[in-house]
Amino acid sequence: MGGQANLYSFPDVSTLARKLRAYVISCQEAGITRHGVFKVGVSGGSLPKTLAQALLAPPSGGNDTVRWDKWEIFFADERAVPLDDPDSNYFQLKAELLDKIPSDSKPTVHTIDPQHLDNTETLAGQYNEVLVKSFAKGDSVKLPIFDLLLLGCGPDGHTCSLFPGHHLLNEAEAWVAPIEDSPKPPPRRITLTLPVITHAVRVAFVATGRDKKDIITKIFETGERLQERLPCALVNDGTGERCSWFVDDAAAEGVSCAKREFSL
Ligand SMILES: O=C(O)[C@H](O)[C@@H](O)[C@H](O)[C@H](O)COP(=O)(O)O
Repeated sequence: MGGQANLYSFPDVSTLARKLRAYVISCQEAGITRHGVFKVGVSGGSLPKTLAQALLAPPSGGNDTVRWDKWEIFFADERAVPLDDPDSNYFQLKAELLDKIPSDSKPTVHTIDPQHLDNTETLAGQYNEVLVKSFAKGDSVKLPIFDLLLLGCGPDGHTCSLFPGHHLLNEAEAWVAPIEDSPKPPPRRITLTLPVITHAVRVAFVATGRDKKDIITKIFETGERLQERLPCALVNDGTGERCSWFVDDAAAEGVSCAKREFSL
């Protein structure tokens, strides 16, 4: 894989949000040029809030418009709960971001099918079908190609619902997999698999705050990262320079060498 993941560190979350906006818009433009739409996958946790801060800000002119009507939003992972449950990643994204987008320019949002909540395998199979319909369009494709995946990083190095050392990290066939024993509650979820994540055109991690410092240090500075099969480190290695980390200085405090200047 070419190059190393980019680590961009900013003094505060509002600066991070401005730069993240510029990055997402450049991915949006590339996606629209490529196939007329922007196909993006998002995770849960604190990400929807930071994304809202980035994307709901008024455009600063020039090429700074979020073209929501061209967006197709998928969930990089989702919890097996009803869509109106505060634990649902869709619910969080809706409350933070989707409900605040002007109604004349709404994105298309692909949720899980809440009819299958009692069976995570069926739930994952249904979401797999959603991806096949959108990404394969009658052709057989080995893997979907997201224009951008926006992901979080857990304090143990998990991303999406892929956890360190978990057998799901070996999944090589399915695009979407069920998990019943997520160490982060709630335990029942579905998640994109590692090959799908590393096949995306771009992957961006967003991680802020002091409680991310130790794991980010481990991912970028020490050899322990791969022995422990840290999902975030596996994504870095599988994507190289297609992967960018947007972190604040508090989270990047322990990293001395890998940081880059953000420019677009
Ligand atoms: O549904 C989930 O739980 C997430 O998708 C998960 O992978 C999250 O992104 C990380 O745990 C980071 O969460 P924070 O940003 O809240 O630390």
